[in-house]
Amino acid sequence: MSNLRIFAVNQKKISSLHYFNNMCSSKIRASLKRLKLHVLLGRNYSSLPGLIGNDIKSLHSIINPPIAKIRNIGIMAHIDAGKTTTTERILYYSGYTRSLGDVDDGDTVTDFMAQERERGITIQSAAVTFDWKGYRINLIDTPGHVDFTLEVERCLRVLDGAVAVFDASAGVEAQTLTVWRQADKHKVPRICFLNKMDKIGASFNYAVESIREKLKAKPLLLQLPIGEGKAFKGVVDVVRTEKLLWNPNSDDGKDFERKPLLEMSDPKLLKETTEARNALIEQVADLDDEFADLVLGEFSENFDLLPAEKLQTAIHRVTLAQTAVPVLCGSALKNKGVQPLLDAITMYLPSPEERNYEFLERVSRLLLPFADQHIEIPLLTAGNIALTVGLKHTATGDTIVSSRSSALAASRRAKREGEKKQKENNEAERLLLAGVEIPEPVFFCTIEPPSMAKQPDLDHALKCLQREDPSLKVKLDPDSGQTVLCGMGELHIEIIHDRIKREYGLETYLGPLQVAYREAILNSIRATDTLDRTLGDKRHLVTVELEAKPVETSSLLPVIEYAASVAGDLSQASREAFENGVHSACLQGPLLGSPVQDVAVTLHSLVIHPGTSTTMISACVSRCLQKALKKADKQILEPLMNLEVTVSREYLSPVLADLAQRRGNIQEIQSRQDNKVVIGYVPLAEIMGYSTVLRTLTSGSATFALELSNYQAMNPQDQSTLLSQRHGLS
Ligand SMILES: Nc1nc2c(ncn2[C@@H]2O[C@H](COP(=O)(O)OP(=O)(O)OP(=O)(O)O)[C@@H](O)[C@H]2O)c(=O)[nH]1
Repeated sequence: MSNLRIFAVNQKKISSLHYFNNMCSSKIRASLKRLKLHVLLGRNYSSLPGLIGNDIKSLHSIINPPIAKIRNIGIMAHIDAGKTTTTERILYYSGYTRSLGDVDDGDTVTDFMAQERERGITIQSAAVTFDWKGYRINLIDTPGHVDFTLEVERCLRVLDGAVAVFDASAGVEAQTLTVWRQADKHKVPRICFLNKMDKIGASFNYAVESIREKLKAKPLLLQLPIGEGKAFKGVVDVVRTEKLLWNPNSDDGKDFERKPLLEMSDPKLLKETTEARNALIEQVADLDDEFADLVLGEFSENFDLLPAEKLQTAIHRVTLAQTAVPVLCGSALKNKGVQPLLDAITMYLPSPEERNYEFLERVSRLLLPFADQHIEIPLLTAGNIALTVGLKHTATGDTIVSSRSSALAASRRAKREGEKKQKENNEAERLLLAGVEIPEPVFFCTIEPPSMAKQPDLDHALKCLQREDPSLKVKLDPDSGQTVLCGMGELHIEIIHDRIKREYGLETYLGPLQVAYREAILNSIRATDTLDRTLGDKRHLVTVELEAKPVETSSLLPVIEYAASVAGDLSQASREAFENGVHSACLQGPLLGSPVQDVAVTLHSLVIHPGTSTTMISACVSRCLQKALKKADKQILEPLMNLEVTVSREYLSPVLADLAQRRGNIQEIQSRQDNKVVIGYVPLAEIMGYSTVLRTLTSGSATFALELSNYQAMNPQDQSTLLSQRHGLS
């Protein structure tokens, strides 16, 4: 059972299956009716609830496809670009489901959490496995909402390729930029699918331009649309100079024909396509030397003679090298363009062996995922994605290896690789599947169980949820003793609250949602403190002298320095005790009890009486530093959000007027088709509940995206208003 790359341990997802069976059995049954798995459940495999043997073909063939025929891909995009709809079509055409799921009807396969179906959004990534023309595709549908960015990132790091879905009427939107950057970080080759070509205002050229300008990517136009908006009928395959037209009378899009473009019947389209093909060939030749040699040699006189397969192979190499991205288009909702997208996934995105992961891992129980269903399997070959259960000490972001020695060997190998490619420092990180970057939460609120007796159950639920979702932080308010939830946004906290109720059967109460402020000091302050305590017959005596000063790090981690006079004399244990004390003092600033950012602490003297425990040293340091922070001039820092609002022209003025009242700072107003896109900054505190306000202001026609930009100092007036509110003075 070696040679396994594990995607993520997602026990809740598996247990949510039981929840669904109990709570929404009718919905699930409807979904299962559509689920036609190409598997045969042998005696050793646990069976899928609701699936009957006759529905099921050979399991063996799906467990062990050749590695070159495997594609591990993710689908990523801005919220509402159509990932889930595209995924549903993919599952349908591949034969995985028997009818078309619809996000608007709440019966999709991959959005299987109750909250996903109710809200029509993706929250957790769902994995499904299916076959397409002899290829095994493991596909992950990831969330588009910015509150669930971490979920996207934890997927990207194990994927070999990704399909970025765009709304062709909007082009690149805020969240697309975020996930694109994450995919860059994890070096994931991509293809772009311009969806919603049927929508009024859809523009292929506009969307392609925005990919070029905003993502700074080189689009390779492998298709051209035939018609746009209501007139959208199909696509031209630029590589093969063929047109693909979907039968307007077919209600599921299975029926389409592929025909060569001919001078007689399609002179205009043929001319456009030939020009696009020549441009494509030149573009690929610029990026790939092998292809350039071929083109300049044999085919320099006439690109028309260049076989499509040669061009496809070169596009595959360029995609893998991430020097350009293939672009396709279609309309998932209107069932057009999805089959060629599947062809492109198998043709241009890499197999796991091309991605050079070299890790062997060992686990005891393996499950093959089919969204919220799973089958236990005896083994899996390299490059596949599977689930495992029962790992008690792992959390999202961990890399699992079979033994300590294999981990050490892998790390040595990664180091050697890193040294070989000195310029590519990130190489070692890539090989080690470096942990996901966990964003800092910006919101918090208290959470209470229905009774004190239920506190342990709540603690357990939060512990499990945190292992799955490290962007959720839980802490204890030292003053009130209440449990505090810290999350990425209003929706994030709402969903956690809902999951505690549904999955753990606990009705909890949330306090008001509050912004996570930070504090900073403005000048240097020196302080000294002595702690003298006798516990039992043991005397603990310590005196510390330290200095706190402002630095610009934009980090909550304090910079710790040692004056030359003490540096040599400190034992390792005393050093650690000092650092623990500093860290603990910085967690709670003197103004609001918020963490302190941008601070450096220098130790000037530490006199320790023999027998004093390290805990007492830390306590003394912490108290001394808190004294210094209290004496310093201070300010509150507030989270500043990047805001992008897309609004039709007629509602622009009220939106701008409203943003001005919210201390918004508008940077730019762009035109996007008939809409205006307002780009700027706004303090998070002013934008709580904004979706409701925006809906009212624009009759529901506007959309917006928010992302943390940085923490900035509040102006003195806003700061004193906030302090009065917090201290109950207003
Ligand atoms: N006109 C048109 N609408 C589409 C198309 N594809 C999806 N939609 C609609 O766009 C909305 C969002 O679709 P989803 O598939 O849920 O989008 P998503 O990207 O998965 O959204 P999240 O999971 O919330 O990130 C739904 O109302 C769909 O019916 C399309 O090709 N054309």
